[in-house]
Amino acid sequence: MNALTVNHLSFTYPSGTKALDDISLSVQEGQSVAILGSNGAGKSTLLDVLLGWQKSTEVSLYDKPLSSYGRKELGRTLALVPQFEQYNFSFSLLDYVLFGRSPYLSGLGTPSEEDAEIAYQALCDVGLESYAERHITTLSGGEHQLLLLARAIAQQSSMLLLDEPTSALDPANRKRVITILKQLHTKGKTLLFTTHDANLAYDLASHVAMVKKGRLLCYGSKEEVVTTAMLTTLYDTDLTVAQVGTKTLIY
Ligand SMILES: Nc1ncnc2c1ncn2[C@@H]1O[C@H](COP(=O)(O)OP(=O)(O)OP(=O)(O)O)[C@@H](O)[C@H]1O
Repeated sequence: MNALTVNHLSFTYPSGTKALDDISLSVQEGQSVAILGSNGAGKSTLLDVLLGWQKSTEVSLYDKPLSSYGRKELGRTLALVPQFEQYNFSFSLLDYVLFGRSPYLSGLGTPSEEDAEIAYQALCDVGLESYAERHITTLSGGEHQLLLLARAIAQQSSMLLLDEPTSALDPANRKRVITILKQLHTKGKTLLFTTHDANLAYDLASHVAMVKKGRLLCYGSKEEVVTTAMLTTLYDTDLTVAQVGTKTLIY
């Protein structure tokens, strides 16, 4: 089944910058797709459109127009892991992760014990459980990024959208997040993430979409599209795809 369909999508900011130019792609349920491109290529803008933050009629989720989704239904379908989020109030980490349960709350909107357990388990998954009662404003940049992932895990949506999911992380936490995302993918979750790191794209994705100056350069299985020639075109610099034992390395 199509989890996501983008059909001839273009987007221009009010300032006149054309950030997306005639993008078409479809993501099948259970795929892990990397949107790969250089700084300013349009990756974050594409995520914003997919979340409905920028208006578009050219996006469908599970064969239904994005614009026809209600708030809770969208929350159960899509979870976002931004690189950073501004806090207007201070909450404990556990309360913040509990916001991920909003699409499931009914009536008065009070989370159940089960919601609290799911949120706590998500904090355990990212290794922040000992900080559960700490205030979110006391976190480092990397811990902040892990917290946003925990909230998305608690949201239990069918699809995860992640903006540069390891950008603020040290090697150990980067490894932890890659393992978590691989496990979610193995369990059937559809993943779509942006990155400018070709090694991360190759490691985590089943499919790669290369975006250059707002246009889709190519889209296909990683084995098909991640080549020395395509990467060199994408980044306008010499890059090599090499096989080292069983590992594929890009440098
Ligand atoms: N709010 C905005 N108003 C006007 N132009 C914008 C806005 N946000 C982004 N842009 C421009 O749109 C283009 C795409 O930006 P976008 O943030 O989507 O790129 P990106 O691929 O996510 O880059 P990076 O890897 O550096 O985060 C860039 O030229 C950028 O300057």
